[in-house]
Amino acid sequence: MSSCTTATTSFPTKVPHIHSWKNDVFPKNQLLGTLSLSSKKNSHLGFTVKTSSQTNFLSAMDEDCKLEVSSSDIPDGYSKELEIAVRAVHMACLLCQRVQDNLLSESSEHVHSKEDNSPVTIADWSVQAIVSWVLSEAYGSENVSIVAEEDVEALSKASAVGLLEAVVRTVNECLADAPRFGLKGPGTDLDAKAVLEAISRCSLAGATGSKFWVLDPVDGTLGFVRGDQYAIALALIEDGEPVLGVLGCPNYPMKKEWLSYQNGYRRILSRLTSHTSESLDKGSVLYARKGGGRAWMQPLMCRENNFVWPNSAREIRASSIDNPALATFCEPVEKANSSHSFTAGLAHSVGLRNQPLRVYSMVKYAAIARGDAEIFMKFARAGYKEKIWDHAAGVLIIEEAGGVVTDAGGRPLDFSKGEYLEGLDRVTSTFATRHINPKNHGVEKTKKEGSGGARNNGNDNGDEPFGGFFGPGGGFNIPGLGGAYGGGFGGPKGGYAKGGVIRPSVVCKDKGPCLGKKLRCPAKCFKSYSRAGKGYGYGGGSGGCTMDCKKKCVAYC
Ligand SMILES: Nc1ncnc2c1ncn2[C@@H]1O[C@H](COP(=O)(O)O)[C@@H](OP(=O)(O)O)[C@H]1O
Ligand SMILES: [Mg+2]
Repeated sequence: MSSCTTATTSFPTKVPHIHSWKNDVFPKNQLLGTLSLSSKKNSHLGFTVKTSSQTNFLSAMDEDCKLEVSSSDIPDGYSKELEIAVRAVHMACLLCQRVQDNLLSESSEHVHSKEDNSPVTIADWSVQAIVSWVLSEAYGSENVSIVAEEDVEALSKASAVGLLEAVVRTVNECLADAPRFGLKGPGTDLDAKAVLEAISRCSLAGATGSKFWVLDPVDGTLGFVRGDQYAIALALIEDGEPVLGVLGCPNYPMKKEWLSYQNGYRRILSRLTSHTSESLDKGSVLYARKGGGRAWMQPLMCRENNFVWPNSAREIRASSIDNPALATFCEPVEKANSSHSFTAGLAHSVGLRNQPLRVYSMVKYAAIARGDAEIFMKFARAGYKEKIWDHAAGVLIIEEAGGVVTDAGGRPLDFSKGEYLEGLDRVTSTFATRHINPKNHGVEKTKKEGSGGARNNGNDNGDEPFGGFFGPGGGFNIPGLGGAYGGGFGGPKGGYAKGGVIRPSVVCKDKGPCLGKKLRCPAKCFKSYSRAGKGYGYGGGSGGCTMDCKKKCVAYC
């Protein structure tokens, strides 16, 4: 039986420098907590498509690989869908690990540029092909609707013959391993036409149906090609809401402590140690189903082993930290994807003191779902439209783990409008719990805690609506921002407060002459800003404005 080895080919590209997850972006003083929430085990959404091909497909599974979790642990709906999705994502993780190893070890040229200049690799297409193929085999292609990030345009060009061959080889080598994951393989190799068909079966048009899968085959492709974090994200949407989410995080180990080591170092160490479920190079797969109020994490499979459900699954909970000063917020590594200077100002204003955790991809959602961080803020440039596949799986897992995901206005993300999160108020905000909502500079207690129904803004729980950063209900009370809410900045209509210029301001919290004084960056100097004084250590940017809360109590260019 072959393993998911990577096919090689050559294409002009450049692989950027390696950017690894370093100690300095993952502070050691974070606290882990467990939140005790009443889990909602009702599942009124259950559907199970049982086609003859699904029955055959599942009966082809190894006896050992059948679901072993007790029935009381699982809500009724989606158990088969979840099982297949988790297995497919595990298989995809192995494929990606091999491709990433090759990319790094061979100074390989497997990275291709899309029209928008974002990178795409053979892993993106290959994962999309295998997930599409597996789901289609399970349910029959006519019964499955998949929306995914990649199309076949670049792959179908005459000049891309070698690229296509590499993808076909990678797909077949991986599908040959399907039985190890308890999945039925194709028997004979798929040809190029079948692979292209599997990829293109994932059409964007499906995003408007009442039930469809959504896949980001390699989320955080930049992290992937840099040997860093990335995720494989698969979700099932029904009636505009994610009902099942699986996040494969091949470089996010089961044990948080191992994050301090660079990925390459962990891989070397793991080769020197025995392969157990606690092996150092183990990535993780997180998953949840709507309504259970529970979320899970499994280690990636040892390379030689067979996947046996539940594969050492461990329940995860979001952090219970309720003090913003102890909380850590996540944000994208790439400044182009989210304004670091803006989030730094925001974070300071609401009392967040830890260094931000900057990490590629939906691993940010994973970090919060498992209690490694508390807040995720993404503030994309004006005009950027968030895609559903960049959020769906993470949102559901966070919610089932006890967290909350909203836009800046405190509204849940809307997955019912097609490929994009339409109407999204530019900030995506994710909180580990409702308690961590730093509304009014502190802790907000809601009437009642819940988990499974969180994305409904608590309406079916009798909870209060969840105030977002700037949203209805007071927002963060950020001087200069919260105050400008009515004027447009961060408000439901989006846009900046004054003439398109961000003018962050803070009320100094340092003991001394500046305590309580409000400083505001002069509009003329603002591009990004850094700060001086205690508690102003991170962020920085290019220093368009400096706030001195220690001695002079002024903000200057
Ligand atoms: N200008 C931009 N602003 C915000 N998000 C962007 C962006 N360009 C790309 N993205 C999205 O951000 C994702 C990466 O997230 P992050 O920056 O958190 O690592 C990308 O996923 P892909 O890598 O799958 O294309 C892409 O969908
Ligand atoms: Mg993505």
